[in-house]
Amino acid sequence: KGNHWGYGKEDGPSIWHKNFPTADGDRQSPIDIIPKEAPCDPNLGQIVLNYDQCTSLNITNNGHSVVVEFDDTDDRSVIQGGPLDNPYRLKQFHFHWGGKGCHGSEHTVEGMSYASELHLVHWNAVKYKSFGQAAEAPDGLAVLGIFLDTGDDHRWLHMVTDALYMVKFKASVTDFKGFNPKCLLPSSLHYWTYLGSLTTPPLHESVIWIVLKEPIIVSEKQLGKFRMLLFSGEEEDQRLRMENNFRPPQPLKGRKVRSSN
Ligand SMILES: COc1ccc(C[C@H]2SC(=S)NC2=O)c(OC)c1
Ligand SMILES: [Zn+2]
Repeated sequence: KGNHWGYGKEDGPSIWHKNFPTADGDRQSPIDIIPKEAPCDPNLGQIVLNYDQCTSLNITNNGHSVVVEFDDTDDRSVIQGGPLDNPYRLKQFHFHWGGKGCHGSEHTVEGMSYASELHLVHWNAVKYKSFGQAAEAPDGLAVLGIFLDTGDDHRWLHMVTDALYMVKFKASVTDFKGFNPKCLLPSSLHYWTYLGSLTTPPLHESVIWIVLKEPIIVSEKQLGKFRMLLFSGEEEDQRLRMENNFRPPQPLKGRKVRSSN
């Protein structure tokens, strides 16, 4: 039906523009980040993450990714500083990843992609009354992007991967309380920032992107657990493995990417 979309040949990123014309807009994401064309802006302060009072609620397979949702009814967990004029409330985080051994990040760095990319999605509750309203405003969302590279086991990611068997099928959800995503941050908060969009339909051009330069390291075994998820629901007869759920880089169209120090 009209708003159906996916990552396959028939319904993937190259087709999205048919039902979602914003796909051909002037501030689409992800992009290829070229560090030497992203000058350091001394006016860019550091980003500040206050996640210690965060309240994770559940983990769900929405048929496109696996999402951990947070209680965003107050300002208990926010991102602020850097390019942001207000604090933005943490709403959810999710991942994008590739197939066996191949790459899966959405942003690339000089054409190089990582194995996966974590998105921590925040919304501007100072200016907008709801997440939905913020998601349609040019300064409504702030997404913190973190690259995942492969190497040793990540000491805390198992908290997430151990829950994935519970949400194998599309539309499955299970409790996921007491998880603080600060354990998924790299040691450095140095970042690139630019104005972009949601990377899936409806592709709203409402995201202030903050992409961390330093990846976190996770093991191939941990990444493999994401690939046991399915795009399909329990009642469907085809079992489509959830992998390669990433949109490729989009045209920069004259946008400037800035770098923190
Ligand atoms: C308001 O409707 C939506 C729809 C989809 C997503 C998730 C997309 S956007 C992104 S960045 N990565 C993703 O996979 C939203 O997240 C903010 C919001
Ligand atoms: Zn995403």
